[in-house]
Amino acid sequence: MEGKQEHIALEGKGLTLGYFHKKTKKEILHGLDFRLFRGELTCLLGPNGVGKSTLIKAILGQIQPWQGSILLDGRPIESFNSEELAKRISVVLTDPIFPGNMTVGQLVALGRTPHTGWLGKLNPQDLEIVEKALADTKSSDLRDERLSEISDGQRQKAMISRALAQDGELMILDEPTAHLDLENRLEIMHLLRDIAGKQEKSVLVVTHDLDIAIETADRFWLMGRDTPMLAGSPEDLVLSGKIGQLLPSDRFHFNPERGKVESRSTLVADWVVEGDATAVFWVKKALQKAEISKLEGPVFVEIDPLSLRYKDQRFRSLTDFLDFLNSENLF
Ligand SMILES: Nc1ncnc2c1ncn2[C@@H]1O[C@H](COP(=O)(O)OP(=O)(O)OP(=O)(O)O)[C@@H](O)[C@H]1O
Repeated sequence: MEGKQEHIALEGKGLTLGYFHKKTKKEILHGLDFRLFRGELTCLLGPNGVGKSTLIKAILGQIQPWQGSILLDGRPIESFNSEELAKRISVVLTDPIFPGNMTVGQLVALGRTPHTGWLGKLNPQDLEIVEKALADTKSSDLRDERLSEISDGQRQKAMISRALAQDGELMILDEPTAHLDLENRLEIMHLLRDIAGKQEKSVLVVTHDLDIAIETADRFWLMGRDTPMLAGSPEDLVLSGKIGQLLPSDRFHFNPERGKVESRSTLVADWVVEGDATAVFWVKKALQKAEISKLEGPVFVEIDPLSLRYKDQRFRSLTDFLDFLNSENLF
């Protein structure tokens, strides 16, 4: 594990963070330690209001730690000037403010500013980087569209392209996929993972998308209320049961076999479902959701095409089956 030390891009030691609110101190995070490694996609997860954005603000120097320190490449982050930080850290925050009449292409080109200066012209290499950043998020066709005339998801992809064009060795993204559809969420997270791995960058993403984070992240940081932040690979955190920290209530739990969050059913089921394993799972789910606790015999299920057999009757869909049970008034 000694080699890991050289791969630390950003480190937090004993951080206490908070705000001054109506002349009183409001402490949000206490004694927090973290290490962000090069070549990895790290996802920061935790319940609303736990302090994820507060940590991001501290890393970006927008709030000062009350205690502790943040080190970038082993140096206190406050010893870097703003130009140096702009070259090193690319950021996508939740509420970007840019003039609506700016085009997507102009916004992404702004990502090159730390490398060219405010008046600097983009050279052919910069233009190539801008084009690649647009292409990577599949936004090339939006190049000439105005920011005020595109959808929230398209604007979000434009912001991500801008961060890609900035090409910082550290990328920090606060809920970058919040407005994106399922395919774009997966595409963007896989893209960030590729960038981290292939370009040896450190990518930190704040997200509530547990499924996609499990698919893509090398490391999780789990923030819980009143518990120290946990770090580890998603798989280790699942196997140790620590992932459950994200779901402190009794109503939901993380099913390690299926890799998904599920409702915890209190139903005492008195039924037997037999057949194809996937189909059995979905039949049981439908029976649970419909709160059917008792059946008068086994259900046999086949898949492709779907066919359910119950009490000498055949059904071609779960909807038909549940309608039948309803009509029998068995529950
Ligand atoms: N400027 C501020 N002044 C005072 N309190 C603040 C300020 N910004 C955030 N807070 C408080 O700090 C706590 C943590 O907020 P933060 O935005 O860091 O949470 P979060 O984990 O990012 O939540 P979410 O998942 O909802 O985005 C909350 O209780 C919030 O009310």
